[in-house]
Amino acid sequence: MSDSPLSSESPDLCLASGSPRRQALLTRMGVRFVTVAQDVDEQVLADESPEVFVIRLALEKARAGLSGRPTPDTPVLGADTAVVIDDEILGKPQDADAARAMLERLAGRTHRVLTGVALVDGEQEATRLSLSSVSLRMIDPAEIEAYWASGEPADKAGAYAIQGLGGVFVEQLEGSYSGVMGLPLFETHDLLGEFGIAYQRHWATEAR
Ligand SMILES: Cc1cn([C@H]2C[C@H](O)[C@@H](COP(=O)(O)OP(=O)(O)OP(=O)(O)O)O2)c(=O)[nH]c1=O
Repeated sequence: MSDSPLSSESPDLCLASGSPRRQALLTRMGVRFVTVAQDVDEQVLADESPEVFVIRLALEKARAGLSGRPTPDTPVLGADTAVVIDDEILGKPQDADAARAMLERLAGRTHRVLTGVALVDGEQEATRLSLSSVSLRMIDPAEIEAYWASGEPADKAGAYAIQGLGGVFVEQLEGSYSGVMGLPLFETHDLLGEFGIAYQRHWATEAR
């Protein structure tokens, strides 16, 4: 378990995620949180739709974080992001060849990005789904090589990051920028509201 920059007082929730993007987005909301470890198998099940897959994984990550929370009543947030093209789920690339293949496939086309978010507290469980459409421009092979060499694609679903260098490939986005980045702010706010987590009370005392 590690502390967020805002967690000198008791946290609003635990974030069951090792993703620095999710930590940054939750920090941006002004939520006070601690991170807890989770190690969930990210295999897609037979005949599982992308919608069901991201919600299932978000829930499994959140549930896996329950044992690491600082107090028995701290809620745990989990999320999962998938890039979907031709009804196929693209996860994080295993190596340069996989990243190259993903980017060649995504370039010049429109794909979907789904992020599932789940909040659990040991009794109550709730989920939200964020759906976006992203169109990437054509990307030439030299650009793909240079992009892989930057190190950015390695830990990103679909082998690109809209918030990073990969932003230069994004011609159009319909949906949620934060959802594509890994934690949709609108849906996360909504979930926190359902659990009565009044995190916005911190806004007045935060340096911005
Ligand atoms: C499409 C896209 C994905 N991503 C990232 C978000 C997620 O971190 C990652 C998808 O992998 P996930 O399996 O959703 O998450 P993770 O393994 O990084 O983190 P954790 O399970 O510990 O919460 O891809 C971007 O950062 N930018 C993008 O534009």
